[in-house]
Amino acid sequence: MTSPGTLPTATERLVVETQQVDDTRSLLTLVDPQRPLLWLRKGCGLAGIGEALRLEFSGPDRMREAAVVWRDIAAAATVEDPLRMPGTGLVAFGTFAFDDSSAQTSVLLVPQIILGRRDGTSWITRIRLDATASDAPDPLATAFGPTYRLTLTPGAESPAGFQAHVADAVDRILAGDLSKVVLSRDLIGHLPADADLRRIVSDLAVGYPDCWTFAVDGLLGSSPETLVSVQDGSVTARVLAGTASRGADAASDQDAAVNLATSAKDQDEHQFAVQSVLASLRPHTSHVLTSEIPFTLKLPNLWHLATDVEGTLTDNATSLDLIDALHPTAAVAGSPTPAAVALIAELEPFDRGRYAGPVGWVGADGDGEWAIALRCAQVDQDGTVTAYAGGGIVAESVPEKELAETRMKFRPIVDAFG
Ligand SMILES: C=C(O[C@H]1C=CC=C(C(=O)O)[C@@H]1O)C(=O)O
Repeated sequence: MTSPGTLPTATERLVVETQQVDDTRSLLTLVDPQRPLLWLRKGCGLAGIGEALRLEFSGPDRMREAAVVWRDIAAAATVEDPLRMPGTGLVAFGTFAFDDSSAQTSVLLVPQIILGRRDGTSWITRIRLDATASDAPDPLATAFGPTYRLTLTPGAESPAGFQAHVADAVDRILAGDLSKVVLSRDLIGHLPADADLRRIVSDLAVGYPDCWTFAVDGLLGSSPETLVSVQDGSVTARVLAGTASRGADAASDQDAAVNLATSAKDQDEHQFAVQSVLASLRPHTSHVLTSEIPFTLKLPNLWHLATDVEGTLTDNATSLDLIDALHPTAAVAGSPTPAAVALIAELEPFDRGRYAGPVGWVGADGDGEWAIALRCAQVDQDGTVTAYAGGGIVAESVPEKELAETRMKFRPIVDAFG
């Protein structure tokens, strides 16, 4: 159900102006320290300041409703955008809950100001409701606040509880109820008042430059997995499933990658995820290509099995329509999807919130970039931090190894807060 939020009326249409600028300031230093709004990869991306519009969604139709509402908002907006690049003009940042019945809201946020940088071009976009007299003031860079350290400790799911649930899941897979399920656990902590969250985002962006580093409505993280990116009729995705730890030296690191690439268990886990993405994209795309065999993706904390997917849009689906079609992939739910989602609800003793949901941005033409919210934490207004990490469970999964895998996956967030 869509909450009324501030839907534009005939007299409240968004007025959007983009201008190229010569701005070399760090995008990070410009955003709100307590509520940063950011989307970054390899030094490029979008920083949002202020809030022109906040749209909230929940329930099973949260993404479908967002897609419909966004079409209307974009159609009603007056946009001056001489650059016409991905991320220029009207943009909303978004984060969506994993589960249909999550208590966590899903949101699209349109900032008052967006600073963007891509392929050597920088711009500023100013957005206002046309009933509003003046633009928001130009953003000022501010120094980061004092340093702080936060220890994250087990939340609703203890390490022992997680291992027991992995064993339960293996039993259910062996009984033939399903083929794969992704189970996760949580860590929690409490931030000091006025903690500057840009410190966390900065650590993530510096430590994981090849990942999508994001901060949207308190959800902070650095995800290696592209759920979908849509640009001028081209659709791309990066599917990840199958994980190994990095070796301590060059030789053992290479062995770890080779073992991952040749592990039947990881290849199985991976194929479920690839097939789920292909099945969801098929009705909207043609000429879909994937790498012939999965490749090993090296991250600072681990190796993943990865498959890149490319296709051509055959309908007028927006990136919001596509996240609706794709979510939840077998990289974060399992296979078959309904049985996996039901088993997650049965075994995980917490609401995933926006963990493993889509996070990213959409433009006025519906193009956009969306990651799966992994390696992330939700920071609530009261300073409560909840981090999540999980792994794909198949028939051959071993509880101790799955627990170790979650430790590796927590590392970016645990290090950034610690
Ligand atoms: C569910 C997570 O990772 C997914 C993405 C990549 C590899 C995964 C795996 O090997 O299990 C998971 O499918 C997580 O990071 O919490």
